[in-house]
Amino acid sequence: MSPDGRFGELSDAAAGSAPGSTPEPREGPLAGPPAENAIATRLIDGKSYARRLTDAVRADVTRLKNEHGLQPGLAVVLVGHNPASEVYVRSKIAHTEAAGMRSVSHLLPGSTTEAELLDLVGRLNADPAIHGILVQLPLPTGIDPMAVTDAIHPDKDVDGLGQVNVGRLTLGLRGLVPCTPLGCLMLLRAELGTLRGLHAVVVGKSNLVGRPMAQLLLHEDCTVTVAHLHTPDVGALAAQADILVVATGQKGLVRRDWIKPGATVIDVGITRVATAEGRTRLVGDVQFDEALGRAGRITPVPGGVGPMTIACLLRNTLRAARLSIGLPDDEPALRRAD
Ligand SMILES: Nc1nc2c(c(=O)[nH]1)N[C@@H](CN(C=O)c1ccc(C(=O)N[C@@H](CCC(=O)O)C(=O)O)cc1)CN2
Repeated sequence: MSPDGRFGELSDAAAGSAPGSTPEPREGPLAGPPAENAIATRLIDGKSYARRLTDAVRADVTRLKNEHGLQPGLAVVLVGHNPASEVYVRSKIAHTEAAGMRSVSHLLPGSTTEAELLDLVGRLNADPAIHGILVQLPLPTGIDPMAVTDAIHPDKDVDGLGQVNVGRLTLGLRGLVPCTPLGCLMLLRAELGTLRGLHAVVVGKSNLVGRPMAQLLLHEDCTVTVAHLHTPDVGALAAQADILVVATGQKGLVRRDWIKPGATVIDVGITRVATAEGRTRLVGDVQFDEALGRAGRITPVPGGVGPMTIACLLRNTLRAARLSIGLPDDEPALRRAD
């Protein structure tokens, strides 16, 4: 990973561009009917960015093993049987192993109590072979997700959801940053270069995506508006955005007139819907067809933000392992809020 520049390695590894520079236009899929629409919408290929980031992590893991005899270890904890969570956890385990890291999984029954889960987290905190701990969300009702995420030692909190890492992010200090918003930021920086002065509208205020996303964009010197369920006329606000990040889980919420012509749209939503042929497919929070020819750039669903979430998890785990033996942090601090 490159030691220079804020999130330098994100642009370097994921996009092949210098930190802060505006990347040259690259070959990439352009979409949108050309006739009455002036804008040829560029699809942001999250899969390809994620592959490059994962390759960089794998190379660093090999170096860490060869030079320091350390293999990063990630523990993934899943409670109960949520089909979507099972897919994500399987994918995390496979990617962790493919990156040369040690993967330990704890698949617990839905009857697991909060006390039992906290006990497991305590044991993983004390295990020196484990550098990252992740408890898959959502948790079954009856278990307080905040109590659990906050029980993870801040240095192993590769999801960045505990109080310490949330505080660090807010203050612009080095810490572990939640994977999905970190992945979104990497895509934005790689695609747009500097984000300074742009108006970003984040729709959704979850701890997992909306809030940390807003903090990251503030550190990039964006003007940030956060909209949510109770915001009147979200569409009119969204239509002012140079960058529109949507993380609501409401499929197809964003219509064409919510998008400022030429804006960059990051669609974090993933909903599985039934097709007329009796199969299922994934859709996002944006009416994708309506965004084509209107947005300047957009992340597709699938193949946009999702793959970056897992690539960032690997990257956070590698960082946590390096820090555990006192190696220098190659990620600079976020800019301190003034
Ligand atoms: N502890 C956490 N829980 C959850 C997180 C998280 O970051 N930490 N995020 C989401 C789910 N998630 C990871 O856990 C996740 C979601 C989507 C993808 C992904 O690669 N999606 C693909 C499609 C995959 C498919 O076919 O179903 C895509 O969008 O292209 C990865 C991870 C909630 N819980």
